Amino acid sequence: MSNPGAPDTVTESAELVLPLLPPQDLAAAASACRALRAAVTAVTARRAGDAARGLEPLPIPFRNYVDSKPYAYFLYTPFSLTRLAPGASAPSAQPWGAAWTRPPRPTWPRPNLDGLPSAVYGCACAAAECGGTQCACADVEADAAGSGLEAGMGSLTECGDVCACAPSCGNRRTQRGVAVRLCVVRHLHKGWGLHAAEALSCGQFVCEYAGEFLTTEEARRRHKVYDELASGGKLCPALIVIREHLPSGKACLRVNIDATRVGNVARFINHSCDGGNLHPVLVRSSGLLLPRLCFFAARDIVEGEELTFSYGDARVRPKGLPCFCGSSGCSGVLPSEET
Ligand SMILES: C[S@@+](CC[C@H](N)C(=O)[O-])C[C@H]1O[C@@H](n2cnc3c(N)ncnc32)[C@H](O)[C@@H]1O
Repeated sequence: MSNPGAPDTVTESAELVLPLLPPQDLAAAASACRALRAAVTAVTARRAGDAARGLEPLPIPFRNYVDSKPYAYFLYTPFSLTRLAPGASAPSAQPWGAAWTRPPRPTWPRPNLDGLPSAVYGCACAAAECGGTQCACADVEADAAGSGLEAGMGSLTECGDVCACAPSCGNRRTQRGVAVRLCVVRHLHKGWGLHAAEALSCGQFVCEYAGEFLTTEEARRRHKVYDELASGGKLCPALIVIREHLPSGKACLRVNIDATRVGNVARFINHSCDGGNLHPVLVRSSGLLLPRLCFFAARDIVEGEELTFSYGDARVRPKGLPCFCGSSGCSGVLPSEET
């Protein structure tokens, strides 16, 4: 007996469930019946259309002219996540590719500010004056991200959650998400890479490197696991270690951000031995203990150009991966971190 309502029920249920599935499960669902295959094709196309799944101000599409991979699968967070509450586990799924529109704001929790010493104050200036000489959040010693574009890590101070000013304040230029047009392009030897989809001016904010903030112990543990998987070609790790140095040269702060499983589009930025065209800047904001790693254009960048930075000095390890940055000074080996 025919059931005229059945196909719609399948399609409606598929719309709810399929966006939660990772690619392998999505492929399995596609082989179940024709209605599901059509629904999977639609979810795949929507995923390929926006790596940021609507969580950034502009969509960031995948472009692949090299093989048949339509997109890279990971969980998206527009800003870094600190350790979850005891007993809580990291999210294992996030809807991606649904036809229904998502809520306009990110649903991830902001980093937890509990336990901050009460002496950590923000500013109380009128929004228009933020960042000026009277603003408690302005750090006259720090590099201005647009002008301090010498090699190495810059620093910048912004207003934060404990300030009186509104999110639209002029001293929060890295806190409004990815507002420039970008796309994620597949390369023959480097996997995916982040590209400018419009011309960018020197000093323009591009994106934050968002992921999970890790303890050094956890970063070392994951590094070992990722090295094994990466040397077998099974994973492109995106765990970054940032060290801030005292004038003496001694490292004084180590920040570990892992964007491998949960991250934002910065996880697609490839290495270039010539330093690349992005300037990494550590951004501190009032009320946040950990600095955020943000990228600014280190020079004018033309539409279509790949965005790169230097992962560090090439310290060759037995399992060092080959570098395909193509720069004239390429060392031939991807820098790898001895953690
Ligand atoms: C942070 S991810 C960058 C995005 C990555 N290409 C992807 O497909 O997800 C770092 C990984 O990208 C690859 N990669 C980055 N820069 C590269 C380069 N210059 N040459 C070869 N592979 C590179 C390596 O596999 C590295 O472990």
